[in-house]
Amino acid sequence: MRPQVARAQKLASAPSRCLRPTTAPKRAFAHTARARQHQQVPHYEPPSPKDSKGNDARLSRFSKILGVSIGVAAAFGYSVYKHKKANGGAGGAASVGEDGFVKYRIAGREEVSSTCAIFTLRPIAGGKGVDLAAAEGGERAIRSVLFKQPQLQIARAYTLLPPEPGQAADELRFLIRKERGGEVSGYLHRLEAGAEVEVRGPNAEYVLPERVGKVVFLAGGTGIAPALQAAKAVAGEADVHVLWANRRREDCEGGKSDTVSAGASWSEMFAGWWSPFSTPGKEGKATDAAMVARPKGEIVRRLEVLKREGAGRVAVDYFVDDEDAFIRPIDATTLVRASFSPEAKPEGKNIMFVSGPDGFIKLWAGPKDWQNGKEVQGPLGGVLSKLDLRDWEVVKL
Ligand SMILES: Cc1cc2nc3c(=O)[nH]c(=O)nc-3n(C[C@H](O)[C@H](O)[C@H](O)COP(=O)(O)OP(=O)(O)OC[C@H]3O[C@@H](n4cnc5c(N)ncnc54)[C@H](O)[C@@H]3O)c2cc1C
Repeated sequence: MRPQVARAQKLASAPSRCLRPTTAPKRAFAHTARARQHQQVPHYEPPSPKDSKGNDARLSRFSKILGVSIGVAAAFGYSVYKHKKANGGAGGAASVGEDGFVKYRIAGREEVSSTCAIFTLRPIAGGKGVDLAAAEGGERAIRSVLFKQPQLQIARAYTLLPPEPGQAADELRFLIRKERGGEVSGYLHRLEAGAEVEVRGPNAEYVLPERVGKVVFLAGGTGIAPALQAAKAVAGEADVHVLWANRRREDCEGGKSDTVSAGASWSEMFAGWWSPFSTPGKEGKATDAAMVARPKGEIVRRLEVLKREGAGRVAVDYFVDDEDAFIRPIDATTLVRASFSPEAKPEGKNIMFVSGPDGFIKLWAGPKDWQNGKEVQGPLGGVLSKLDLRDWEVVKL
């Protein structure tokens, strides 16, 4: 999911067509008005002609225009009334723009690391939020929404974090990384609590099938957000194994791996995998004990809640480049074939998700494709295409 320029341009170009501001006509109008002011042409009113019935033609034309104007105003008033009603009253009408973007307020911002924060959004007072149930697949869908950058009129997708216990139904939460030089992520990180933002959606990135056997998530950075959604959706009904790679420990503070020791690098566990985040040659791996002693980061805490909800069927392993524990040479087939819970449904679908920055996805599963202005999965490439994944479906998010 990480922004590469090609992706950024494509994402920007699609929505920008419908979001382009209407500055040009205003400028044209200003020009004409100014020109008129400087015109010193005397104004001449001809005598008013009569129609065939002897009426003042200008008057009858005026009454026709008046009638049409009243009709148009009434129709407009009715459509505004209908729009307001559909959006839950006066506040609702103001919350949804013509381009379908809905106004929210940043109700909270929780720093997860020096580059990542969890944003909590609430619809503006009296307004209605986006209809989450409208996404195809409902609760089984991995959902994202578009955030608008109003000055540049561009939009970017961000994945919803699954709701926490006690979270209001119309509240939305996101894990957003501030990309260096990133237009939309930079804009969002500059906003203060209480500021207005506009979002549109939801979009279903993937709908989990009814019967899921096992799920393996290769998540890089903020690619953990769809993993959280998927793990929540199938908690207790399928085996879920999340492999989460980060550049720095600060993004997954306090996270202790379930199956990979912090002291062991990936290379000791597997052969054939490599992380695009890798910074080879760095020394100084933290020990498991030291890891547990550290306070837990917010995403780590949420993963642990999911592990409890998953009743022993959710496992998480953490990989930090700076600790030389990056994903590199491994035997992926071991992970794919191994079953860590006896309840795994043999008849259920086995899915391997690869989610994260574009480079991460490309490396593991090959790049996504663009067809008719839409991003599609594209053929399986990268490391996974060389492995025997048997009947596993690979999904790029
Ligand atoms: C379905 C989906 C879900 C996503 N979910 C999340 C999520 O939950 N959380 C999250 O943080 N992200 C998520 N993303 C990524 C997100 O949509 C954005 O791509 C990301 O935030 C970067 O957008 P930006 O506008 O900030 O950066 P952009 O302005 O697009 O820039 C991206 C990068 O390219 C560089 N760049 C830009 N222009 C140039 C140039 N001319 N030359 C060289 N370099 C350049 C910038 O410096 C920056 O590092 C998701 C993406 C998708 C497709």
